[in-house]
Amino acid sequence: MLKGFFNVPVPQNEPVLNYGPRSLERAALKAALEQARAQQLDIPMYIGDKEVRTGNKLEIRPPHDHKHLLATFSEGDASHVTAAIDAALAAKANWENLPWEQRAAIFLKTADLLAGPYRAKVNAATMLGQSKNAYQAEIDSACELIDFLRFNVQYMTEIYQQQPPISGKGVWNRVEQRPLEGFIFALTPFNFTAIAGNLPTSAAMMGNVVVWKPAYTQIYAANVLMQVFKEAGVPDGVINLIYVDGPVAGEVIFNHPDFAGIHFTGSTKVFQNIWQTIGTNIHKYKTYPRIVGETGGKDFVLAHPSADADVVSTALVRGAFEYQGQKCSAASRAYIPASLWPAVKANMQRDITSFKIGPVENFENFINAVISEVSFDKLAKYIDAAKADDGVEIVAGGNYDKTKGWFIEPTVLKVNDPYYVTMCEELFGPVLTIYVYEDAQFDEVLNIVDKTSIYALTGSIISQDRYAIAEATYRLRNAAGNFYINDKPTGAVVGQQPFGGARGSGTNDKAGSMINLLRWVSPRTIKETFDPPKDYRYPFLTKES
Ligand SMILES: NC(=O)c1ccc[n+]([C@@H]2O[C@H](COP(=O)([O-])OP(=O)(O)OC[C@H]3O[C@@H](n4cnc5c(N)ncnc54)[C@H](O)[C@@H]3O)[C@@H](O)[C@H]2O)c1
Ligand SMILES: N[C@@H](CCC=O)C(=O)O
Repeated sequence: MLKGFFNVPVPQNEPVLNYGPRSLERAALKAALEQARAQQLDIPMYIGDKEVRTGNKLEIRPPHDHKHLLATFSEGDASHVTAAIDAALAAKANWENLPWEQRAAIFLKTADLLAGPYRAKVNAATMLGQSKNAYQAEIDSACELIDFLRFNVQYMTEIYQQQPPISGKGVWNRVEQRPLEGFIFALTPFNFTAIAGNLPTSAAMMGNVVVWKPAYTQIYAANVLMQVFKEAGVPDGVINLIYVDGPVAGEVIFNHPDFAGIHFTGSTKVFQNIWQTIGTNIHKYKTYPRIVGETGGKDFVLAHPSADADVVSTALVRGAFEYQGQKCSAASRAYIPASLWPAVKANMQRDITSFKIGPVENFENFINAVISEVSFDKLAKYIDAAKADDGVEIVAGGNYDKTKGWFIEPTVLKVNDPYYVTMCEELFGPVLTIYVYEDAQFDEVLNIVDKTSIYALTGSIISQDRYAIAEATYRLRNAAGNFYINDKPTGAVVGQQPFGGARGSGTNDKAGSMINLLRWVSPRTIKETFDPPKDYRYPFLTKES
């Protein structure tokens, strides 16, 4: 065993490559896209040391080109969930006894593999499988995931270094950070490859073993991540990747006595069901499971009359429509003062009509497809209802077409009622709803912003008036876990803006921070006494002579 107190390399944010014409990264990415499209993968589950294939093959098709078959994957059943739990538990003792610096090395290597030889491959997989353009894939599956890995390694060491400040005379107090007793279930969403990678690795980094179930619509890139984990040296059984219907997986996982925690990102409804099931089954577990979940949002932009109209419209078009509004942080409701509205509206219409919409393989397209037909149909329904409503004006977009892919035009609705359904509910697509208020109503609008939705994930105030900024920052203190001043509400960077929301948006355990990693350990306090007493009697019991 190595002996020493080790420092890890100081983490830096991974630079975002720009993929400009004739750049090396663009050529590599184009080649990776072509290669991926040319082959039809048969993607297995990864359980212990086995690649598991079943007779139940489901198809993966690019959302922007649903006639093209990209790959198939093997869907598993309850027996595969049990096998994954068994494999995880079998790997547990060796993994948790491995010195922490060896675990750190594996995940630092994972980051370097993603930054180098796997960068084009994982970005291409995210572009094709999830319909993200090159830039959105780069900031997600490359940079954010690399940052999660490198910064988490740093936070892990800081957690281990935290020790009780005082040891009394003749005593040494110390705290050990044990992995949780049992296995962790990582349940990941479709929209970010970085999140799919972070949820299993952050728990594994702290010495835990994991059963990982991604959204079916993210499996294409999840498969690349698993290859990287293996090449980086994550031992068999430490992270087991299964493709099983959510409720089927839940039935096995949440009834298992060794279930020790869930690391979830996804919708609020699913998380609340899971929490309820865990509560019902609480007597079945050996330990109280950790429940960590980052969920939905109804993220706002509030413009003050002092705001610059160009800043407002740019924050809105980027914040609402990048990745087709399918970021939990996407601006989906905005409050604009009447005096600014004509300029903001004109700017937005100019920008939105200039957007190019189409497949990710064409790098000129700013907007690509939404993730699935289910999502397409749901969004189309909200848009149709808005068109039929006298209280709603279609300011931009409003069209959709599923002939080649699940394409929805970026759509801006202006509503008379600040509590109109699309101001309150998470649609998770390129639909932004705007309420225009009288300039004098700013104070009242602060209350409306605060109480309109059940969520509290992200939000922005845009203003050049410092008193208004101070007032909004205070009054909206519980309305967003990530609050922005003069910026769009998306694009949090690991190591800079720890991410997560409260209220209906989750447990706010801040992905990419020490706060999150602390949920995956159970501290043990150790007190060692060097010269223990050998007589029970206190000195004061001694008889005076
Ligand atoms: N707050 C955040 O950090 C954050 C980040 C990304 C996405 N999100 C949220 O995620 C949602 C979009 O992702 P999604 O559509 O993949 O979410 P989802 O809730 O549909 O799915 C998330 C995961 O849960 C699984 N699942 C679904 N139903 C299940 C059930 N009944 N039992 C067990 N597992 C089940 C899915 O298969 C998937 O793996 C949005 O609501 C978005 O706001 C939040
Ligand atoms: N962390 C990302 C959002 C992740 C959710 O989808 C952002 O800040 O935009």
